Amino acid sequence: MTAPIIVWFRDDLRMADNPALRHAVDSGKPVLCLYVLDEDSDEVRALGGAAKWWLHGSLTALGADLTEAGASLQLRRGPAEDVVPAVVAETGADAVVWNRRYGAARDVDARLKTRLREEGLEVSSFDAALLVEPWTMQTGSGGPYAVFTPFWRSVQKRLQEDPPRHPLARPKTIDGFEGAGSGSGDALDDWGLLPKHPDWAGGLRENCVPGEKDAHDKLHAFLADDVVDYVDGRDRPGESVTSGLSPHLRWGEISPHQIWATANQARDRRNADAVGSFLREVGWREFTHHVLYHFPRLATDNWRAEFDAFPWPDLDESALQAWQQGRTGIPLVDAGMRELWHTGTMHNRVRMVTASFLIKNLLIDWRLGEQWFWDTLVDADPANNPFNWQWVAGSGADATPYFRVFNPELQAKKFDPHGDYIRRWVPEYGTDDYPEPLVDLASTRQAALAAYDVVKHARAEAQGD
Ligand SMILES: Cc1cc2nc3c(=O)[nH]c(=O)nc-3n(C[C@H](O)[C@H](O)[C@H](O)COP(=O)(O)OP(=O)(O)OC[C@H]3O[C@@H](n4cnc5c(N)ncnc54)[C@H](O)[C@@H]3O)c2cc1C
Repeated sequence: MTAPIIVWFRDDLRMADNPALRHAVDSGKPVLCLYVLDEDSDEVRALGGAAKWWLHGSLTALGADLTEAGASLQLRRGPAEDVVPAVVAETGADAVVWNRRYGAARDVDARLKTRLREEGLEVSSFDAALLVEPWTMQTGSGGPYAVFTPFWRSVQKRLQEDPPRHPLARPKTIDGFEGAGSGSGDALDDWGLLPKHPDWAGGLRENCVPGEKDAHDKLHAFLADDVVDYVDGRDRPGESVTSGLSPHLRWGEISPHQIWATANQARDRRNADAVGSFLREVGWREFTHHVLYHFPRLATDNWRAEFDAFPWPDLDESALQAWQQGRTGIPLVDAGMRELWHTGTMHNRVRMVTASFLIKNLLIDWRLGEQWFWDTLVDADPANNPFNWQWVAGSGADATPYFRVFNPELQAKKFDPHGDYIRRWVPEYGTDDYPEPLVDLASTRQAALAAYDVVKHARAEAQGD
C-alpha cells in the first residue's frame, strides 16, 4: 500500500485555495487529513469560549466537505509535537504538509519540521493566510515595518508587480487514506467545545454560521450590496455595511487571495473607492501579522517598552465586571459590550471606544481587556486582537497617541446619531433602570493623561533628554 501524506489543518479550515491540501492531492498519494486540538504546547494560546464554539462549527463543516470529496478529517487532541509523529507512526505516512502560521506557534512547527525531516519524511509548509509573507517585507533600512501607511504602499506595489496567486481550485475528489490508523481519532462532540451548562451560545447561533460556504456567501453579498456604502457606513455601528468576514478569515475558511481576486473582479466605476477602502482593511490584517511575526509576545508585552513604566493602579474588580457586563452607565460602551456577549462580535468603531474606555477612563491594563475579547469574540485572532488593543492603548505599532482619549458620548453622537445601535442593545437607556455613569469622563481622562506623564518621563530618560 502506498504510504499516505498527512495534511495537518490548523487556521486554514477550507478546501478551496488551500495550498497544503492541493499539494497533497497532486502528490498522488492517499491523503490523511488531520486536525489537532493543542491545548498543551506553551506557544499555542488556549482558545477562548466563543472561539471554541466557532471551531466546533468550522470543523463540522470541513469534515462534511472532505467526506463528500472522498476523505475524512481525523481529530486528535494533545501537544502537536507528540500527536503528529504518533499519527505518522500509526499510518506509515512518509510526508506531512501544512499551511504556515505566524505567531509563537511557529516554533512548534519549526521543531516538528526538523524532527520529521530527520526521520526521513518529506515536510513542506505553504503560504495560505497572507498576501505577503512577513519576512519578505522590509523597510528601506532593512527592518520590519512599524507604520501601516508605508507598509501598505509597499505591499500594493509588490502586488502590482507580482500579483497574488490565482486562488487554487477546490479539489473535487480526494483519495482518502483508509489504511491502518485512519479510523482512529476523537469524536468532535467529546472535545466539549460547545457550552453546555449553561448554554450561552444562543446569540452566536442566531448570528453566525461557521464554514467555508457562508464565508463566500458573505463576501458575494457584501460586494453585491453593501460595499458601495462602505467608505462612510463602516464607522456606523447601527448599519451593517461591513463584510462580517473576520471570523471566517481568522479560521481560514476564506483566504485573502480569494478576497483579493473576487473584490477586484467586482470593482467598477461606482464602487472603486469602496473596494479600495475594504482591501485596505484587509491590508491592516496583513500588517498585524507582520508585527506579530516580528514581535510574537504581542499579547503580553508592550510593543513600546516605555509603556512598562505605566503606573496602572490596583485593579478595581467591580469596574472590570461592570465593563464586561455592559453596565457602566455609558450607553455606547454598554451597547458594545452587550453586543459582544450576545453575538460573539462587536462593531469595529465600538471596539475602539470600549477599549479606550477600559484603558483610559477606568485605568485598567489593556491586557485584561484583550483577554476578555479573546474569550468572547468568535474572531479572536492572535494578531488582530492584541495589535488593536495595543493600538488603542498607545503602546503598539503605529498606535493612536495615548493622549487621544475617545469620548464615548461624542462618538455616539457622531456615529450613532439616531441612537439606533444604543437602543438595540440598551433598551432601558433613558429609564430609571439604567445605571448612573460609573465614572466621570472628564476627570478620568485627566487622571489618564497624568499617568501617561510617567511614560513620557521614562521615554525621555531612556533617550537621555
Ligand atoms: C480593540 C480591538 C480588538 C480587535 N480584535 C480583533 C480580533 O480579535 N479579530 C479580528 O479579526 N479583528 C479584530 N479587530 C479589528 C476589527 O474590529 C474587526 O476585524 C472588524 O470589526 C471585523 O468586521 P468585518 O469583518 O465586518 O470588517 P470589514 O470592515 O469588512 O474588514 C474586512 C477585514 O479586514 C480586517 N480588518 C478590519 N479592520 C481591521 C483592523 N483594525 N485590524 C486588523 N484587521 C482588520 C478583518 O480581517 C476584516 O474581516 C479589533 C479591533 C479593535 C479596536
